[in-house]
Amino acid sequence: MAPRYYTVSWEQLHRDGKALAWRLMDKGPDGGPWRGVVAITRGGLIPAAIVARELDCRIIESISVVTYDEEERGKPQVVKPAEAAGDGEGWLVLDDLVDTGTTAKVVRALMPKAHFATVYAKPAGKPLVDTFVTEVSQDTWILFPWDTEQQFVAPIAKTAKS
Ligand SMILES: O=P(O)(O)OC[C@H]1O[C@H](OP(=O)(O)OP(=O)(O)O)[C@H](O)[C@@H]1O
Ligand SMILES: O=c1[nH]c(=O)c2nc[nH]c2[nH]1
Ligand SMILES: [Mg+2]
Repeated sequence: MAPRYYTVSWEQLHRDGKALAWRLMDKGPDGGPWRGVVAITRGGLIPAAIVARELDCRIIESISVVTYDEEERGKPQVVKPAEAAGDGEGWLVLDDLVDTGTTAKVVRALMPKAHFATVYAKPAGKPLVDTFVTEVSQDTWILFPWDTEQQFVAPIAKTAKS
């Protein structure tokens, strides 16, 4: 289990997703619009929706790579390719985050000409990403709003005695 958590709310994800869209504004093929967006499911689906809305892009393809079972990393498996995107030329590939870069490597091998963007990045995966918004340390586990819910937390005075 990762030693620390970085909790992301829906509002923060929306804000960070829009910040990513700003960074991608002029990076389309020849400075023009993207041919389409490829969302890496499942984590990339909501960032893809936010960015596609901001960049006025209606073409959304998906690729499904299964790498983790909760916090356990396994061998990455492409269970659905992004056929419409070909080698990725002119396409924007989006994921929620890059961690070890395992998923990014698999996707880049399939779509070497695509622009690869994530909202969050950890140091080990950062070199595989063309554009991202926020970096967190390698030992941080990012907690997304779809994986969490609000619940009672005991007062500090009752939990901080050591
Ligand atoms: O850089 P890596 O070490 O490969 O980790 C990053 C990937 O791991 C998570 O996906 P996950 O495999 O948990 O699937 P999910 O998006 O369906 O939850 C995350 O959404 C990224 O796609
Ligand atoms: O929800 C997640 N948070 C993370 O930090 C992470 N790293 C790989 N896969 C991940 N999934
Ligand atoms: Mg994922």
